[in-house]
Amino acid sequence: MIQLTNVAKYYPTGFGKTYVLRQISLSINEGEFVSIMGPSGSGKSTLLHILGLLEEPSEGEYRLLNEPVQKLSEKKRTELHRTQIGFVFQAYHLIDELTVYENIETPLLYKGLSGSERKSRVAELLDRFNIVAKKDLFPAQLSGGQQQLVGIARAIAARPRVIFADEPTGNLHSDQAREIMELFRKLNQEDGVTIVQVTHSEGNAAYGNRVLNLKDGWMV
Ligand SMILES: Nc1ncnc2c1ncn2[C@@H]1O[C@H](COP(=O)(O)OP(=O)(O)OP(=O)(O)O)[C@@H](O)[C@H]1O
Repeated sequence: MIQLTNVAKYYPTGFGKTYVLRQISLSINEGEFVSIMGPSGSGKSTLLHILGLLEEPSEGEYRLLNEPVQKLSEKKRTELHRTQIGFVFQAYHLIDELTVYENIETPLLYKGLSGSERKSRVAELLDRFNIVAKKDLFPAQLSGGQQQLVGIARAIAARPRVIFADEPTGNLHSDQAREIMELFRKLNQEDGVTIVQVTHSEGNAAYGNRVLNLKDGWMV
């Protein structure tokens, strides 16, 4: 499903360049639940952003669902992003001015679903995540754990085949964190969604089937 070949990422600094990722080659099969671990600054988020089509590699090749990502038109890449990928951020990234209901509905609008389809899909997610009573509240009126549930509901609303999660429990208490990880396990095992998460927690990594370790931008 995911194949990186000799991927590097660098930023220009002064007269030279600073490498954040070097010679990353990896493949992830559909149905896996993979954790990316490593010290702070080792390049984990950068790698996840490349996988989630939020950043482009400086060198190397990325194939997602057999599509050569860098060679696709902007339109095709956006389409791939909207239909196949869900991204969960540590800091939730909900839209403050939209209610819980509207936040979850947003990707469905992009996907062009009809009003009635959107309504039933959002209702199903609110129900599944036990947040029906919160549907008309704004993100600022929710706890961190509830905001992350909304973030995940939004990420899976369009039924993506893969979810990328950047320290999804980083800001949560342990009970809330467990709830989120159990949810990921269910999505992976029952719905077959491929999951790639960045985590600092061995406990969170234990929910997955494989760990990729980064150090100073290298896979070790
Ligand atoms: N836009 C940028 N310009 C220059 N350097 C950058 C940029 N984005 C990231 N970096 C550098 O890339 C390195 C890796 O950052 P990244 O966020 O991927 O690390 P990380 O492993 O996710 O760290 P953490 O665990 O602290 O979140 C850092 O040294 C960071 O300063």
